[in-house]
Amino acid sequence: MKQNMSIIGVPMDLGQNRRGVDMGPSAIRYAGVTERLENLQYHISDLGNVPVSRPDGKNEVQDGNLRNLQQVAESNQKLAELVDQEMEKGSFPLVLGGDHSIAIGSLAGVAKHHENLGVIWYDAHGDLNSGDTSPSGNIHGMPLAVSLGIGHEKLTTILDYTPKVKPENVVIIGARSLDPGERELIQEKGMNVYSMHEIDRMGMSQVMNEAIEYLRERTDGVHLSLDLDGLDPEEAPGVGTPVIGGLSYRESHLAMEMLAESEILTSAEFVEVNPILDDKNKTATMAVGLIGTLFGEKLK
Ligand SMILES: NC(=[NH2+])NCCC[C@H](N)C(=O)O
Ligand SMILES: [Mn+2]
Ligand SMILES: [Mn+2]
Repeated sequence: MKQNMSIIGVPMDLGQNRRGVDMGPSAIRYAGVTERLENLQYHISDLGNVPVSRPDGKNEVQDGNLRNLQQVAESNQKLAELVDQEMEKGSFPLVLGGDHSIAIGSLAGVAKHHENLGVIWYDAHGDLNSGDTSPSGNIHGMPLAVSLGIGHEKLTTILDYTPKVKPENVVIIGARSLDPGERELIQEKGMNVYSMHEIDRMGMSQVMNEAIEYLRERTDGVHLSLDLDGLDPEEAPGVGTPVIGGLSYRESHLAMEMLAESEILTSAEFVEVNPILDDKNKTATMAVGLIGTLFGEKLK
């Protein structure tokens, strides 16, 4: 029997300053995500998009250094409810962004179903800021902290429980741009970070082996949150906060193959695709390639 999968788009661009990332879900759909997955072991329902309000033109930093807090909180609430509902039905949620602030809602919905949820945060950034530490006031730099219970109440209490995730259950892969407050938090909580340094030294294969075995032993489900800016901007230019020296498509592809083989994933999201900044939908196409591999496409 085929497993059910629910595709949920979140056209969110209020968690940061560059317009266009709201078109990410369309770009990924245009690149053929559904067709790709239907050829595999899934029965796909595309649920369309979660409503996101339009920027009010002010885009100001309110409520303690948080841009568009109200709108970001509202959409994440709706996303969390939908993810929760789909998981309740036994369907695998695949969330398409949109900026990374949507991980707040994805994780709120998913973690309700796992006492000990593991998270793989595949990203150039830690997204571990709060209003107090953020250099930008952009909520897309905060979702992982929010999920650990750190940040504005309107975000940490979505679906009425907090925290969603334990710091020791998180593995960050690909980090190369961390703000001072984020580094402090990583130290304080002793979080698992495979920065580009470790990836260069150990190779992606060993990094993924370690990460998978670590999470398999201690968690009861794993969410993959993949920010396309984890990849190198030479290869994946369609992102709002590019950082040079990133992961290659090959390394990322290998990571997806190893995750597919491990069968530890219980939910996933692909975020930060900005077609306005992209080169002929290359980044969305890359996302679809990674998604295909993650869900079982094989060479032989
Ligand atoms: N999901 C992302 N692309 N996050 C980028 C965050 C950049 C920076 N650390 C900030 O807090 O503003
Ligand atoms: Mn990032
Ligand atoms: Mn991110």
